[in-house]
Amino acid sequence: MAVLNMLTAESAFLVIPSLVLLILITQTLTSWTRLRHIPGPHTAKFSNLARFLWVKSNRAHEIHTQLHRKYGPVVRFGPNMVAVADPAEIGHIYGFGKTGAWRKSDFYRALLMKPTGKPMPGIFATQDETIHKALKRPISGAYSMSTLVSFEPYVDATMRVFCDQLQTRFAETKAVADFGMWLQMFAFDVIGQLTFSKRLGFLERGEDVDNVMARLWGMFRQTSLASQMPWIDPLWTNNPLKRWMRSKGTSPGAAFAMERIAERRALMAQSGKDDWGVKERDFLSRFLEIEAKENGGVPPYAVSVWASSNITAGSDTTGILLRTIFYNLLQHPQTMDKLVAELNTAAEKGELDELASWKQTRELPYLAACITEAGRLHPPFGLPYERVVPPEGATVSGTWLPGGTIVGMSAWATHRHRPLFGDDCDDWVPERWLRCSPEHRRKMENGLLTFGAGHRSCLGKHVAYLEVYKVVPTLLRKFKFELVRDAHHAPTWTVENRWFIMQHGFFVRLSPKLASGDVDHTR
Ligand code: HEM
Repeated sequence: MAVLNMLTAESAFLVIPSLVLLILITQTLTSWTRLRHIPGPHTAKFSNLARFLWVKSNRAHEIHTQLHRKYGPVVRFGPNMVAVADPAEIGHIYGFGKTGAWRKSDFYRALLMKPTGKPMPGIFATQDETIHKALKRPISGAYSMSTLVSFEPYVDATMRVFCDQLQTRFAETKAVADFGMWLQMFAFDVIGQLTFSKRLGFLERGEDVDNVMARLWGMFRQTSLASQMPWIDPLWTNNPLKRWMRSKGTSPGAAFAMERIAERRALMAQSGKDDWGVKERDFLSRFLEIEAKENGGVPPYAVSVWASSNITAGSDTTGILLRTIFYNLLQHPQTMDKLVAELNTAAEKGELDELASWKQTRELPYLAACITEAGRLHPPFGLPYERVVPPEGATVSGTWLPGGTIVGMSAWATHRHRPLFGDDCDDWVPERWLRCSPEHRRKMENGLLTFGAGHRSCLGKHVAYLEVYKVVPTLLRKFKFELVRDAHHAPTWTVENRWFIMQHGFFVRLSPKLASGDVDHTR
């Protein structure tokens, strides 16, 4: 009997691991076979480790582009993940109409906001279309261009502080500015001002107050990795210990948002519902108004996620776009000359104020070409926007994808599609938007994924454009910039792709220019 018991224990010891191994092998083979008709690197066919390591290298955008150039527009990036870089498929995958929309993949689970420790379904990352609709519908109007023009005084106030700081700290002292950092600080402060009528205070202090920016970036450095292997998220970035630690100290960005909301609610309770405590209606006053109007129709956490998502989705992204514009203008002085000439002509005609207005700058063709080209050449989001193929399956770029396959397009790789954007698509050429026929221009515009596409595309695109179309001309009219290179005349910045393609180390010297309206004969 004892021998029989030993045999049973021994065989269980062998049988259980063998069964687990058999299940794993069967699963791997089944998932490999499902998509075996799709080309791609061998390592990617059996495990998501390859794409995890691409992200870890900080160069995933370049690796993705090389893979598309090697294997074609449809490439297998993982056992169940297929990347597409064919601009003609944007409407199909991201569904311009409501019915065509494919839902977001588990990639986004890792990106859920955790303003109080626990993951919360926000507009950006929720995979649940019902929650998405409930959160987005009431606030869409607040982000429309017609509404946003009333936000212009908030942008002006932040631009004034920005210009004063650049003037006194750098233009007058000739000190070298970490301009990349200052542009990011501007983007954060302007969002604070638009959302809460209160800047986060970076520009005045000239530093990353409470490490808000650094901590947000630290979060993206981790979650971008977890997004490539969503099963590790509950074990790594979102385990009970991490949740508990987060609940003890909310991230400073979220803490800033929560404090402003609490302050405003207290003020309203004191002085009656209609007094928002601010001169113009900022985003927070509109959010609170909507919450009251919906009368329980929106989730109780709605105001928190609306306000925090302005900061998390709208600050780093705009900072990255601004850096790309200035950096490329400085690297290609003939494009800088053209843009400055366009601005000078407008100023000579009295059509450009010292603080440029949206109305004055939105029709300037070379400025628009530079901004669009920056979003094409260096889109702030650097990983494929993942979606799930519906159960009936779909043919994408001539390739059959069974239902449940994860499919995603990388903006970086798609924007380098040579047949659409030309053989010079790796280069900074703002003229490409001006020298082509209107039909080709429209095709190129439809091939852009800078702000995503379809019903989950960027809600804050007009906010970003309002800032960019105002601050670029204002700074270029006020200062002359000189790129500071290292001893080997190398470009100064490095990039790190962790969902956002962040640039580090963009240094300039600034000097004051002539007064507004004067012609700059020195260029
Ligand atoms: C240059 C600046 C910006 C860029 C390049 C950008 C890009 C994007 C992209 C690519 C998406 C879709 C991502 C996906 O499909 O996974 C997105 C969504 C979103 N963005 Fe932006 N964004 C910018 C600025 C802003 C600003 C300023 C705000 C808010 C004030 C904002 C708020 C949002 C929100 C709420 C969503 C989610 C929309 C939805 O799912 O319905 N973004 N953005």
